[in-house]
Amino acid sequence: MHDARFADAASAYLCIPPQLLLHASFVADSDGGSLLLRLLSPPLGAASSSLLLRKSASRASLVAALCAKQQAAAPSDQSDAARDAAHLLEQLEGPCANLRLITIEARVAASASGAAASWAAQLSVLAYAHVAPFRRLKVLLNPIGGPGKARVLFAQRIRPILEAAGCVLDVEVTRRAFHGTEIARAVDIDAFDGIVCVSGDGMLHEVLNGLASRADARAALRKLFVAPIPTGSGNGVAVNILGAQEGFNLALACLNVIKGRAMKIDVCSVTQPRVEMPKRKGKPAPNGVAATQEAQEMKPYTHVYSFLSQAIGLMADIDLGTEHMRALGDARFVIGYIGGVLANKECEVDVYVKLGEQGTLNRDEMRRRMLDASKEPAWSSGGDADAQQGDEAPPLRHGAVTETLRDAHGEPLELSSLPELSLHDPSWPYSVASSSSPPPSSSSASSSWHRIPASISALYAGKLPYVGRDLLQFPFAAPGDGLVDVALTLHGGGRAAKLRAINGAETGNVVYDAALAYLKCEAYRVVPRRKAGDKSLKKGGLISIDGEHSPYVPFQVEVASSLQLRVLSLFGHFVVPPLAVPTPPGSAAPRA
Ligand SMILES: Nc1ncnc2c1ncn2[C@@H]1O[C@H](COP(=O)(O)OP(=O)(O)OP(=O)(O)O)[C@@H](O)[C@H]1O
Repeated sequence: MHDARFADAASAYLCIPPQLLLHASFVADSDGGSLLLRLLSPPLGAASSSLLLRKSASRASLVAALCAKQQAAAPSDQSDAARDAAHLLEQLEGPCANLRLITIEARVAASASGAAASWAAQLSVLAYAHVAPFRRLKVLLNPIGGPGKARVLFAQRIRPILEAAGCVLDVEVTRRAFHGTEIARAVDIDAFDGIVCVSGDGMLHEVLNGLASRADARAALRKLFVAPIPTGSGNGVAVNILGAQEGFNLALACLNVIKGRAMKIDVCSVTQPRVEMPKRKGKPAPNGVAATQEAQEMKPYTHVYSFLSQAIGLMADIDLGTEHMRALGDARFVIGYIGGVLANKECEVDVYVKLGEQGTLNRDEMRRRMLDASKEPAWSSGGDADAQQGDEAPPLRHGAVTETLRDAHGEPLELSSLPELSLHDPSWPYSVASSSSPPPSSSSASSSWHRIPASISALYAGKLPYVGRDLLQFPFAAPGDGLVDVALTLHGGGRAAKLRAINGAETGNVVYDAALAYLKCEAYRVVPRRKAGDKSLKKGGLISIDGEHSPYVPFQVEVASSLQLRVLSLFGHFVVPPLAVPTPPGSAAPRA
């Protein structure tokens, strides 16, 4: 190092959070020994940080300063684990952003070798305080995801970090669409700790479907974690786990693979009538995941699992109608949105919803639940309740889309005579939908199915807050609340409202837009009024399930009971900024 401030190597030291240390060892020999440290470090010598290599201050004073900062930042009602996680996030988004792999090697004299050995051992314990080291990883690499750079990024940036931490890697480059599903369906669940996807979201969707369609689905999802390393276009999962700022950061994604703890995310079941779909260029028929899974059983419907999003109308057109722009990375979604706004088409569908006991349209209630949840990290505990429930996937609770809807007593329901769901939100009565009457006081909304009365431009539903770096569409989405968040872009808002919505896209304030209805529900069904191939539909009709093309036919979604995906997280929650409630239209001061 050439910086004069660090010329005195004997008195210099590096102060970093122990989570950034990947490996510490001391190997003794006849005249002392060798100390080896491998770690992720911010650029050495950056003046702004108290964490960096310093030679003047005492180590004790630095550590004390960090602790004081941590306590000052944390809300008082958070647990210690939540405070630690918040502090780590603060460091990773601040002084410890821009991590790179460094190795420190030192010769230690014989007289100091005992101390060096015990120091290395202590460091190892600190570095892996909450997780076991040397994870065994099945790595799936999609060579064509996003800008198509996954191979080179893996070789130059990803593999070196995972190997520096002593992870045991079994790497497989996917050779075709749905190869990820095949691999996950066949993987030996005792041979690995988790599956790492060097890809975008599409590969994660395939892996989920591979695991969930095994005979031992629950056991596979319980035993194996799944973790993204973002090399696709949208990389929505990585953005939710690492935050919008650092969501595409490969070093941080690797750290999450090495040190993250499992967090359970609800999985949605999506059923559609079985139809023949034309093969698209370079890709098997859409819904190929389900096709392979269900073919032998010859059910009249296909069944796929979704953990990210389902979309029809404007949002599906953006996602799937811009695939030819894949090389532009996530910029393609913005271009697609502008095109959709200009077209300003109604999405001609009928939507039916079952809120369920916990479902709600009240945004204040959703905010309160989020704040409550943030007090404790949502890492999954060892004694999982779903271990008691057998290994196979659970049956559908609400039946398939090809079946008749039923009420709480099992009686069949006629779609055309279902009651309308009032879209009125008492905590935010500034929506176009508020013209619908408030719900009756003794509402049966929770226990039965209802029809959405409004005409819409898009239905977008999801389990994760961010659907891309620039769009925090579901700021109230929670990993394990048993509910799926549904955003309905009301057609009555017109082009102006859709353009206005871009303003609130990154902050999540889009959910307060007057032309958006937002709800949390247990299940919903969508029935397109136009047939696939209709000339008025973009590309003959697009439905996106986790960003993958699905047939343009009805679909029904329910949050699967007791089937959850374990995704790694360093923080125990999605990294979502606190949502400030905007000033209601026509009032002077912001709401508390
Ligand atoms: N070798 C391959 N040849 C063709 N297609 C492949 C191959 N490997 C994987 N795929 C397909 O590529 C699709 C897209 O992959 P991925 O999600 O990694 O990238 P992306 O779509 O650009 O990113 P995102 O989903 O985050 O927007 C996957 O759904 C998978 O079916």
